[in-house]
Amino acid sequence: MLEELKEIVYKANEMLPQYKMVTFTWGNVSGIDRDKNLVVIKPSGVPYEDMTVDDMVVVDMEGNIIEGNKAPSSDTPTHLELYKACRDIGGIVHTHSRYATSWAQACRSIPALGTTHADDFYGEIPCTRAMTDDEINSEYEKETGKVIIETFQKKKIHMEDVPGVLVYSHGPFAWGKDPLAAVKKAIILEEIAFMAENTLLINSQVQAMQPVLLKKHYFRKHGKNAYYGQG
Ligand SMILES: O=C(CO)[C@@H](O)[C@H](O)COP(=O)(O)O
Repeated sequence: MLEELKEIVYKANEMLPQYKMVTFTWGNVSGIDRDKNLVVIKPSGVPYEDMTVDDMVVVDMEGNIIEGNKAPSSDTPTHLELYKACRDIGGIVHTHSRYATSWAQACRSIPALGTTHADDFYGEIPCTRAMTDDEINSEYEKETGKVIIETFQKKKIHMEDVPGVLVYSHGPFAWGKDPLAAVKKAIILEEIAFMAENTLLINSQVQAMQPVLLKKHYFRKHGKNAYYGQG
């Protein structure tokens, strides 16, 4: 079972350079086995072209290495906090993709401006607050996860409905029911970031889309009454 998850996590990581979502070794994908309470994640700082499935690292929910002979991604503690916060999450992606990272650096949430956004994210994609010096100087990556969770709680957004976030001064995290679904959300988030930037360049006065249209598009693809596609 874990061997299968390692293959999936490896393939999901390899999709990042294929879709031009990462430069050098930036970014990471993980997946969780909820029965075993173990997470599979890519190793830290290993070029994607050199990485093999055997390089995947298995950690427990405290970040202890259970299997693997490489150090896990430096962002592992952030992934673990998100898995603990939302049981629906089965895969997580972090990138430094250009457009989403630009919004994160600008400290701007991405407003829902059209149906491309509404099909996958039910409302704005939030940007987190600046982290305190203490947070940065203690368990930085774990605190990053806590700040993400705080952002969703304060804004009363469900992580299931908005599967992505912009970490201020850092970059995007996205998630899904499994690692491949999470990669898809990360790619969509990057497209949305690109389109939103252009939209606001064309018309800086544009408002968020009508709530009724946001709802229509999101719920035709999500929830028990979803009807999009072949049923
Ligand atoms: O921002 C950072 C490191 O400063 C990370 O997000 C890297 O982009 C990916 O690191 P590894 O997953 O290879 O440790």
